Amino acid sequence: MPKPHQTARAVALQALIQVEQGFGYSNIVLDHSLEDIGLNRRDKALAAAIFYGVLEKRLTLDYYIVRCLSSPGRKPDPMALEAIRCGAYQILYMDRVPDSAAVNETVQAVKSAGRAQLAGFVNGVLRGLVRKKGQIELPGGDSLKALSVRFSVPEDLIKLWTEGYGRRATVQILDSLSEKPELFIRVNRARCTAEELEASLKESGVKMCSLQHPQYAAVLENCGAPQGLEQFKKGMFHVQDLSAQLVCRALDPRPGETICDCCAAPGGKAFTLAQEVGTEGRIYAFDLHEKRVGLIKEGAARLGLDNIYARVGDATDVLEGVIQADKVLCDVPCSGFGVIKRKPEIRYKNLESLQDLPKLQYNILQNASRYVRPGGLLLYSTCTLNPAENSAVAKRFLQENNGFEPMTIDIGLRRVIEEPENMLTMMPFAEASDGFFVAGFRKKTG
Ligand SMILES: C[S@@+](CC[C@H](N)C(=O)[O-])C[C@H]1O[C@@H](n2cnc3c(N)ncnc32)[C@H](O)[C@@H]1O
Repeated sequence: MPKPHQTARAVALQALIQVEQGFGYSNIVLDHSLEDIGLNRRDKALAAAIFYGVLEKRLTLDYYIVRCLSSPGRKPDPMALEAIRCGAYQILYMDRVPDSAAVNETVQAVKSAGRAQLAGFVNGVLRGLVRKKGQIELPGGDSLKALSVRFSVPEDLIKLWTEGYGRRATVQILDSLSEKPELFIRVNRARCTAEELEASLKESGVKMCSLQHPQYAAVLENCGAPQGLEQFKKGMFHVQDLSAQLVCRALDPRPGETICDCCAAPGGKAFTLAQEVGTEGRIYAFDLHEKRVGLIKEGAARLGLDNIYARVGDATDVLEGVIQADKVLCDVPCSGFGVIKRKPEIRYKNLESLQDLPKLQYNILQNASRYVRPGGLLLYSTCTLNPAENSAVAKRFLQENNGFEPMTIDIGLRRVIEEPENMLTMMPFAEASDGFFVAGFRKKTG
């Protein structure tokens, strides 16, 4: 059923409330909120800009907002606070939106959410911000507090990065978070050449720029949602970040190989690996959740990859059907601090809630290691920047499994932090795109 007509601000506000309430990742919540909504392209773009802007700048906005409250110690109603953040983002960061429109339209959005009783309060705070904005200065210097307010990243996370990667790299990570992420794709060479895809996309008004490295990687420009493109529907490419494509390179997939991808959904890496091993090879792609295994099957069918065997399986337990694989990939569930550019709300995760992850990650790695044939490779990867989930898990694996030796990771990237040769942290500020970590191990033959 079509949803009732709403304004861009009302859509952004409601989507933000849903993210606050834990309904799902920002990109999924926003996509869903914009479906069948009757907004034109410009209003959809405005809703997305406010939505992502507020998520990215939440702590900075709150610093301004607190200075405009008559009782700064009293936390506003959650809906009022979220609405004020939306209005404040427009007032402080969107030059093309007049302040009056930012205030009035935000107040209307609160009313259309059925919370008219909050309208006066929201109006008063935003008008106060319009008056005071030139007088409020963000804290300078590089104390934890100052960095946290300026970059809108919780102090705990900045501390974790500083202890793990040093001060310089931390500031570089913080700086990179506000960059607009590029849309990377991987050409499905089973369906077309890069030149054919480029020409076809050009006819649809989309520019494709192929990368030198890795092969078949490219960036799309002026494309909107790629899933709507005819070339996507025909399986000529899949969307995959550059760093994720480099993780696949680290596994050095060869034609005819058998690879076990034990945490595989939604399937991006399995698709790339399947294209590399070709029709003589096979990919066993497991995931814990049936619905997510469905995503792998759907993607493989669209791309015409019938060498992918997608199954439900718990990577801490028996993985049915796999005997001895040439290579095993453990792309484990993680805190996701490497993909904050794409999912800005990840930065606000409570670190305590992540404490059990290294144990799960280690269990997956340890269990999956028994599916590697002698001489075969085991690759551990995460999309996070957290030494406890990365280097600590990889070091423990080598200490406790003397049947494996370190395998050097060399995928043509400059190393930006000091680490053992079998580990590589891809930093979002260096040549890579998202922050990823990989560690390689070879099963001894003797
Ligand atoms: C980082 S994602 C994998 C991304 C995937 N490799 C790709 O490139 O598209 C981690 C996946 O692990 C799955 N997962 C979590 N616990 C698992 C377990 N015990 N066994 C297998 N899969 C698990 C999650 O459902 C999630 O889909």
